[in-house]
Amino acid sequence: MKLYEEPAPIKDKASPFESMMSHFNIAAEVLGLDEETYNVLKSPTRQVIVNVPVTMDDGKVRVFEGFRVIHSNILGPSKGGIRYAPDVFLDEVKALAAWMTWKCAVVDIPYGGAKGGIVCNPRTMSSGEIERLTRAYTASLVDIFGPDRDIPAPDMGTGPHEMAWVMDEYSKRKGSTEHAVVTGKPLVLGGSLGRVEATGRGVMVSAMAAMDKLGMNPVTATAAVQGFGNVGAWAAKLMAERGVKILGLSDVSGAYWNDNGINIDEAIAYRDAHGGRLKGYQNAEEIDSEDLLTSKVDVLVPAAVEDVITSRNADNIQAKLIVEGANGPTSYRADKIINDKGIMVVPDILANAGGVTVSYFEWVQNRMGFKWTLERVNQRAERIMKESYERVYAASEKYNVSMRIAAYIVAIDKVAMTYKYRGGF
Ligand SMILES: NC(=O)C1=CN([C@@H]2O[C@H](COP(=O)(O)OP(=O)(O)OC[C@H]3O[C@@H](n4cnc5c(N)ncnc54)[C@H](O)[C@@H]3O)[C@@H](O)[C@H]2O)C=CC1
Ligand SMILES: O=C(O)CCC(=O)C(=O)O
Repeated sequence: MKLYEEPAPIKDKASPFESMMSHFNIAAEVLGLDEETYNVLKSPTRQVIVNVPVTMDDGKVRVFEGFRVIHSNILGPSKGGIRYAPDVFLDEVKALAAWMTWKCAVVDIPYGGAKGGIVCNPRTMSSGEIERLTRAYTASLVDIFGPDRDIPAPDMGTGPHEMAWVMDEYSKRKGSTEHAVVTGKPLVLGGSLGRVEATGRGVMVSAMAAMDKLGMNPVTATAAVQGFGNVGAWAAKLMAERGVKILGLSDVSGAYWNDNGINIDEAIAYRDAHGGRLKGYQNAEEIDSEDLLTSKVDVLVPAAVEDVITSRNADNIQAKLIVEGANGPTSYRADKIINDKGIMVVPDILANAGGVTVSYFEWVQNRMGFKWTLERVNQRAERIMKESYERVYAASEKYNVSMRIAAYIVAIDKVAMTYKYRGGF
């Protein structure tokens, strides 16, 4: 009997968690972390696998596999997005959860790290099916989530609407309206101004800070951006507004190049009118997606998926600066090659932390029952991003390590110190 046609989850990818641990280990050694703290910090607190039945539009019931991994709650309630993707797998969610722990520590916000995922392809599902799936997943995790326990948010394949369903389902089951249980909500449901663009804005702020250190003038600089979803499109738009010429863009449908620069607002309008993809975009030449990463630009922004910069292409990268909008876009081996080439990398746990920073502001506003202006949100987020950049830069000078290892050092040091003070685990 034929069951359901969907690509099987890819289980044989290189382990993203091991890749995360390779960096963790270097930083732990620099810090001289003791064995007890090392073991506590590396081990995810909780890994939950759920199987949720959902009635599809054709009346059949299909079972979806979902995950929620809480890596750490030492700094506070765990925080992290929910990913909807056909190939999401537990080890990947484990790595993403750990990156959330380090990210929150790098930008000094009072959260631990978590991440969720559901093996599904939202592009092939109706809005009703996605709603029922989101509600079923939330219902199965109602005792894990909570404004003081574990607070989800958007990630790849999810956005404000899914977060609204999470908030509503959780609130119904608790019998009270719980805005602060999830962030990245629509504005009318207690979302924060500035959250949608926050991750891309943080990428732009990080890029500007790094360009300043490198003596690069944004007005004469060029860039290529991989991924044209929430993070990539906002990063491209805001960098272009600072004068950077975006020569290349890509999404899952292909890569697009224009020597004179791509008009980002026009590309966003095209994407939104064409099912969320750039396929068929006329005002640029279609190029090989792999070539985008090694193209002749000053700044490269990977803002799509993990492991796109690998030992296969790292040696050919021509950019002088890489700003990681995506989580984990650079493999461990590629990272070494890039460092040897003298390319500056603003690592994911710093560069894309603008999103969780404004999520924190959303949670604070929900708890205060008060709304901040966009100006206030942006000013505070920008200040946090700049200060965090300087903190990591100073650590990289102090320990003579890359920005990535410096970010891990800053993060691990903070979590380890908090663990020591709390004690009694
Ligand atoms: N949304 C957020 O606030 C945050 C997202 N991130 C990370 O940023 C990355 C992107 O997330 P979002 O923009 O939210 O997702 P999204 O779902 O809005 O967009 C993903 C984009 O990547 C493209 N894409 C997928 N596979 C690709 C491939 N192989 N090559 C080129 N493009 C490809 C898609 O077509 C789409 O344009 C992920 O790594 C996510 O974990 C990190 C921090 C916060
Ligand atoms: O906004 C948040 O709470 C988390 C966003 C996220 O999943 C990430 O930074 O990778």
